[in-house]
Amino acid sequence: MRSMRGLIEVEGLEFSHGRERGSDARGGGSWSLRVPELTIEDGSTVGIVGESGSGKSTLIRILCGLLPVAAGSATFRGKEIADWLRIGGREFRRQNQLVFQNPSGSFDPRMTMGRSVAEPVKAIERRAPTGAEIAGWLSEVGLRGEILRRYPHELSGGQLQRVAIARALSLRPSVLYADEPTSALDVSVQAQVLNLLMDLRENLGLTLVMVSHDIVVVAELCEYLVVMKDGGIVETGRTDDVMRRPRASYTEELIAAAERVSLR
Ligand SMILES: Nc1ncnc2c1ncn2[C@@H]1O[C@H](COP(=O)(O)OP(=O)(O)OP(=O)(O)O)[C@@H](O)[C@H]1O
Repeated sequence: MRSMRGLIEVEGLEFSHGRERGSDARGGGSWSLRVPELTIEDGSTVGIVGESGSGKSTLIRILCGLLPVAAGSATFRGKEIADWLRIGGREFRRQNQLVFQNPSGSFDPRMTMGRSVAEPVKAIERRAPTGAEIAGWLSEVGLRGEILRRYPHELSGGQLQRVAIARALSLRPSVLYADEPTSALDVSVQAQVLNLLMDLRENLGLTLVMVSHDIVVVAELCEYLVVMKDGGIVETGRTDDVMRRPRASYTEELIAAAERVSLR
């Protein structure tokens, strides 16, 4: 995954979830992430996999600028993310968009879908998008314009996740981070949403970074894999190499566990 022109480059990155949340539901005590080196190339598809609590979400939140870099370096287009956020924060946010696991939590229940979809362009580009623009974004994700007048509770989980994707892509980002984008959806619509993401990625030339606990799913979709455990990276590489010749025994365990589930 090394190249001379990584879109995103991480070196000696450290971050801790401190004790600020005390004895909360996530277990209190401190937890740290350490990433000695990681490069994500422009236009690539990268799957970040590992068991629950391995640090996948924490890593992508740092790369999106939602959590600070405590030590080391994390750059986007050659510039430290912290510097982007100081000067050029809006442009950084435009270029780096995130879709979350649970689509129903991503929308204000009192806002129509039309208002929700218009929000990022209003906030980042400081203009109101036209109705035709909004309808165009929805049609990219396979939804009809009539959905604009509806409220979140009137849509299915799959439809809501499509709207969340349309909203993220309305800013024409360079990178789309998808954090377990289908795990809250019915099995019947999971494949549709994953296929949609891959089609959009190809059509729009996006860099797609997808987090999942299921190595087999991301291996099917992504060219590169990053395997995480206990706040560290145990293995990275081209998907074919990692799946055929895993170097870490933990990766072998993840593959075996995912295969067991898919055989059921
Ligand atoms: N805001 C927080 N405050 C304190 N600890 C946190 C916070 N967010 C996450 N953690 C802890 O950090 C560790 C890594 O969590 P993270 O969500 O990054 O893992 P993950 O691999 O994405 O897991 P999951 O698949 O369950 O989301 C876990 O031990 C978690 O409990």
